[in-house]
Order: sequence, then structure tokens, then C-alpha cells
Amino acid sequence: MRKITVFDTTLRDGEQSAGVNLNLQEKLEIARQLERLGVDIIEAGFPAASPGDLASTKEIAQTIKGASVTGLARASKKDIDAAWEALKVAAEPRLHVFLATSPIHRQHKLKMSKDEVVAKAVETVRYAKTFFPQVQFSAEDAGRTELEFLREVITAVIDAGATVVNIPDTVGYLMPEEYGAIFKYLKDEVPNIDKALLSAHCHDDLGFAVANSLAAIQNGATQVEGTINGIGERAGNAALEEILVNLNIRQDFYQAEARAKLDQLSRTSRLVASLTGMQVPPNKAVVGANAFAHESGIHQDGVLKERTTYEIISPQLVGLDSNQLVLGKHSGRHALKERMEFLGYSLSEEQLQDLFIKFKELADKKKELHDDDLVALVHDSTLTEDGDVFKLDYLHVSYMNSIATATIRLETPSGLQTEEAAIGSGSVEAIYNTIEKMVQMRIHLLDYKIRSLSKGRDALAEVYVKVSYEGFVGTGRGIDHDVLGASSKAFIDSINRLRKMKKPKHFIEDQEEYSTHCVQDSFN
Ligand SMILES: CC(=O)SCCNC(=O)CCNC(=O)[C@H](O)C(C)(C)COP(=O)(O)OP(=O)(O)OC[C@H]1O[C@@H](n2cnc3c(N)ncnc32)[C@H](O)[C@@H]1OP(=O)(O)O
Ligand SMILES: CC(C)C(=O)C(=O)O
Ligand SMILES: [Mg+2]
Repeated sequence: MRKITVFDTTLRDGEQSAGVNLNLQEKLEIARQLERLGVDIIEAGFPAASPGDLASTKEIAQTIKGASVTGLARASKKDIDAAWEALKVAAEPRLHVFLATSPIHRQHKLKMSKDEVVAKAVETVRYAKTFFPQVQFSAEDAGRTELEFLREVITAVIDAGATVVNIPDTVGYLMPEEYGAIFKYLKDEVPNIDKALLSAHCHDDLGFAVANSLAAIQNGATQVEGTINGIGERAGNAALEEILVNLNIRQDFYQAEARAKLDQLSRTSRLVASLTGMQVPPNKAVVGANAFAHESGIHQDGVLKERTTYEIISPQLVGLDSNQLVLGKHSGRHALKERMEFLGYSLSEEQLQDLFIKFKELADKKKELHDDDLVALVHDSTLTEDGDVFKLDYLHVSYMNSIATATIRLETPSGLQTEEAAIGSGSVEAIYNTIEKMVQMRIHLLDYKIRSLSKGRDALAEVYVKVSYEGFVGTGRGIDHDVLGASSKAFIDSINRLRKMKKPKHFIEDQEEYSTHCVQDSFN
């Protein structure tokens, strides 16, 4: 199994993301987590860029012992001196110098000839080697460099003492086959290639950063560079978590391994997202919030029967407790049953079916159903399961000039449909006046309470009412995604309960005592 050295540049190339600026404490916190993750090299900054970058690189070099710490420098003595100032405290000082090699960069940016680039690269590596035992040379924009010239530069810098040579696809231009072919070419054609590690560094402009990095590994790269969550300049760098999980899950294919502890990946991703403010999209591979969430019934059924039907990565591998079966409108009975059992309800087939119908009705209106919603639904269905009750069929409320009008259709205990309308000074009063007319009972509302059952704007509403009718006191409860729907259902529920009361058993003079008894009776 080939060993792959993992080079993390979240704190250098990652921090080059537009809008990201980490302070010393934040950088240190990320560096400590990268150490826990077990990356081999942490690129802590670009010391010549600013006094702050120098100070944080130095602090990280001083603090981190479980990984090698490096910093970036241009092919310039001033930059290398600044890097030495920051990194001389490290256990094994390591420098990363770069110089562009592509015709575009030579001509327009550096204004240097090929010979001048080779000479500058060699001079730089030699100078760096007077301080640093480990020197990495990066041929910036190697991806767009003439192969023969790249071979010449790489051979020269290894001769000058470079211990790592990096072949960046700086602008994310190459296809995996092309990038892999460069590594194969250099392995075959650079005579001293065995004296240095060969490194891959990819950007995601065309969406191939991870694929390109893996293609490089397939073709001989022994070091891979990237950032957590793939943050970085423009479209970002290769996402390290994706590369690491690929190497683990498809070890059979790559025949290569890294020493990183994958169960630290989720935590590292969350830390980087929160400190950089660059949130991870939910569908992002490995660390997205939905990466281990199954919503559709067929998938949930498969996962419940055998996890690997739809899950190639176990959540525990990346440090999560478990996968998630999200209950929503695409879910099926298997997942609903499993969740209800988890919540302590063992439902008969009939009860499950009844609940499932209500579940689907609610799921059409609500994005995701939480445990509270399910408990509410199961209670709601068991309250009305014995038939012989009024049921709400249709509700319309309008409110104009301080007058509310409710139009309601009820299904009566004998199965008939009846419709009525009435007004009130508010919507709930209009609803209750209408229902009262329909059931032909003079009902006094003694109490009305409303609360939200779950989280979010689309949470279910639960309404409790306490009512009295000819000396009887009863309560009712209604749950609905709409507060007026819940209010109607609670009132109808209280009427259904009153209708079922048997006078000798339930008639209690003390109304408080009766009410408590009734509530317990209803909800136990
Ligand atoms: C692919 C990459 O990610 S490379 C790293 C990119 N990261 C950064 O640039 C972040 C930190 N950078 C900075 O803070 C600043 O650019 C500094 C402090 C390094 C330099 O600032 P300035 O001196 O004002 O130069 P400026 O950034 O405007 O221009 C870059 C100069 O470096 C030169 N240069 C670029 N790359 C290299 C190199 N590898 N070696 C030597 N010189 C280089 C450019 O040709 C240009 O030189 P010129 O002034 O002679 O035209
Ligand atoms: C400095 C180099 C390695 C770089 O970040 C790039 O070329 O993308
Ligand atoms: Mg880069």
C-alpha cells in the first residue's frame, strides 16, 4: 500500500477565499484540529504577506507538534527570510517556495524567459536550503506549462535540494486524464524524481479538483494538497475530506493510504465552516448536512433492511453518530413504523395505516416532520379512532371590518355532511359559533390555550379547550398546521367527548376535579 502524505493548506490557500480573514486565535484553533485530524503538513500562512501572517505562522509552528508546519514564500530572499523568522521555531523547519513556469505567467506576470525561470528557481531552492532542511518547490501553473520545460525545471530544483516538488493545476484547467498524464510523464522522464516527493495541488474552476488529485495519486503522486471543505481562491481547492474518504472507501482501486483519522472529518469541517463563515452546502459530499440523510421511502426501506443498499460511507467513519432517516413527503411506512417504535409506540397494522394517511397529508404541507409532529399525529388518530364522532371536513374563514365569518362543513356521526356559516368578532369566535349552530348544543368555552408543537414557521399548532355543556365539563385537543384548523378540531373534539359521557359515571359537581379526570381519561 503506497503512503500518501497529506498537505493541508486551509490556513493559506483556503484563507485566500474572497471574504475570509482568520485571526491568530482562529488559525490556531483550526491548526489544533488539523493536528487531531492527523494531516502530515499544515501550511500555516504566507509570512511575507503581513506581520499578522508571520505572527500566526510562528505561533502555529511553535504550538503544533503532531504535524509538520510550513509557510509559503515567493522566489525571493525577502520572502524566505520572513518565512525563516516564522518557521525556525518548528521542530523540523519546512519551506514552500513557488515560481510560475507556464508561458502565460512567464510572459505577462513575471516577464522572465525560460532560462531566467530555471535560474531563479534553482537560486531560490539553494538559498532556502541554507535554512530549511525540507524545501518544497511549486511550479505555479504547471498545468499549463510545456511538459519538456516542466521536466527541466523539476530536474533542476531537485538537483538544487528540493525535497518535495509540487505540480499545481493553479487555475483548475485540466481534465483528470491530462493531469494524471503529467505525473506519469514526470515519473518516467525526470531522472532524479526518486529523490523528492511528487505532490498534487488542484483547484476547482471546472469542478475537477478532487478527481484531478486522485488521478495524480493513481499516476504516482505521493503527496496531495487540499483544504477542508474545499475552500480557497475562486472556486476553491480540492476538498481534503473528499480525497481522504475516496482513498479509504476505494482503497481497492487506489492501493494507497493516508494516516489521517477520518472520524475527525465532520468536526473539522464544522469548525472551518463556522470560523471562516463559508457554509457547506447540504448536498456536499462527505460533510454536507444531507450526506447521510435518506428521505425517500424506497431508500429508507432499503437502509433499514441493510444499510449498504444506499450508503457507501458509514456515518461513523467521518465521526457522525448515525445516518438520518428524514421523514417527509417521500417517506414510506417502514421508516414511519421504525421511528414510532423508537419513540415508544408499537402500533397495530391498522393504526399504522391510519397514522400513515395523516402523516402523508401533513407531509404535503410541511417540509420535514419532527418527532413532536409524529407524537401529535398518533395522539390525534387514537382520539378519534372509535368512530361515532363529528369530523371537520371543510373550513373557510374571512375577516373584514372587525367581523369574521366562518363557513364549516362537518361530517356527522351518522356519516352525513352538513354545512353552516356564522359570524363572530374574531375568527375563533366565528368558528365556535358556527359549530355550535351545527351540533345544536349551547356550549360555554371555559378555557382556550394554544401552543406551537415543533420548531419553525411551519410548526404544528396545538389547541386545548375546556368547555361546559348542561353541567358537564369536558376538554378537547386539536392539532393542525393552521391555528384555526387546530382551534376547530379542539372544539369538535370536546363536543365528541361530551357526547360520549355517561351521566352517572362522569357527572361530578366539582368542575376542577371533573376536568382533571377528563383530561387524564382522554390523553392517557
Ligand atoms: C497561486 C497562489 O496561490 S500564489 C499565492 C497567492 N497569495 C497571495 O498573494 C497572498 C499574499 N500576498 C500579498 O500579501 C502580497 O501580494 C505580497 C505582500 C506577497 C506582495 O505584495 P506587493 O509587493 O505589493 O506585490 P503585488 O502583490 O502587487 O505583485 C506581486 C509581485 O510579485 C511577483 N511575483 C509573483 N509570484 C512570484 C514568485 N513566485 N516569485 C517572485 N516574484 C513573484 C509579481 O511578478 C509581482 O512583481 P512586480 O511587483 O515586480 O510586478
Ligand atoms: C502556491 C501554489 C502552490 C498554489 O497555491 C497554486 O499554484 O495554486
Ligand atoms: Mg493554490
